[in-house]
Amino acid sequence: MKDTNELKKMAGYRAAEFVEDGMVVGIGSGSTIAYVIEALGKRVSEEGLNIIGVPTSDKTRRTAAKLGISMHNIDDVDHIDLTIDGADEIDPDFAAIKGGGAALLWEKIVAVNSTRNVWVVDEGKLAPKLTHYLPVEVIPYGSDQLFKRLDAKGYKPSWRLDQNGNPVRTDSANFLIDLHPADITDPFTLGRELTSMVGVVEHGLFLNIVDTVVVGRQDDVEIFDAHPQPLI
Ligand SMILES: O=C(CO)[C@H](O)[C@H](O)COP(=O)(O)O
Repeated sequence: MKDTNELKKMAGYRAAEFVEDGMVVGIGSGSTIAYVIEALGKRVSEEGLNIIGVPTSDKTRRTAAKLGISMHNIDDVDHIDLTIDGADEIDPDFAAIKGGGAALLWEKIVAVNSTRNVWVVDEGKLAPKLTHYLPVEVIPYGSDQLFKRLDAKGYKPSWRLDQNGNPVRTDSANFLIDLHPADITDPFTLGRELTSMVGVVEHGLFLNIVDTVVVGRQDDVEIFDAHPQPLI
């Protein structure tokens, strides 16, 4: 029986095959994407693959650059052909929760500016309903008040803290509040509500974004086209 990391690696290496010479590639964040970066680094050094990478976090920028991938800022490219990213949970309608790795804002900006989006997950991330905690990136100023408003709405917020008990700072120097709503019955309505709250920068609901999902399963890697068919 393969463990989760093996499933992530299988799927990550398969997803890296979507990348073609000359592409501008958005590169996601997280432990699954670490395998995609590893695979792309090998392709750069062994095949002479020539790509421009656009990072979704400072960590990704550093890791990919170390492996010889040419990394550019998002505003220094005129388009992004393909973005490969991970996800925390994906439902049968291809709605996802992202941001467990604190990179949701840059991830969403890169995703909406990409011609095609591919997500890579192990099969444990597929769920009949979205139940994962929902990260929300917020401006530090007034964030205690925002926290109270989220609490009053019944979303059971908690601060994302580092090992020392201090608030995690995102790459844009914001804070993260993780919501634990009892039920996400309508992710579109919830997403609109969160976006409309002053102080919220972005939320981790990624809706109508993905084109292709690459799933590492025990027996194989399965690839889903997000448009015509349900995921599970
Ligand atoms: O959204 C993300 C980071 O903000 C990641 O894609 C998500 O958390 C999945 O991470 P991992 O591959 O480590 O399970």
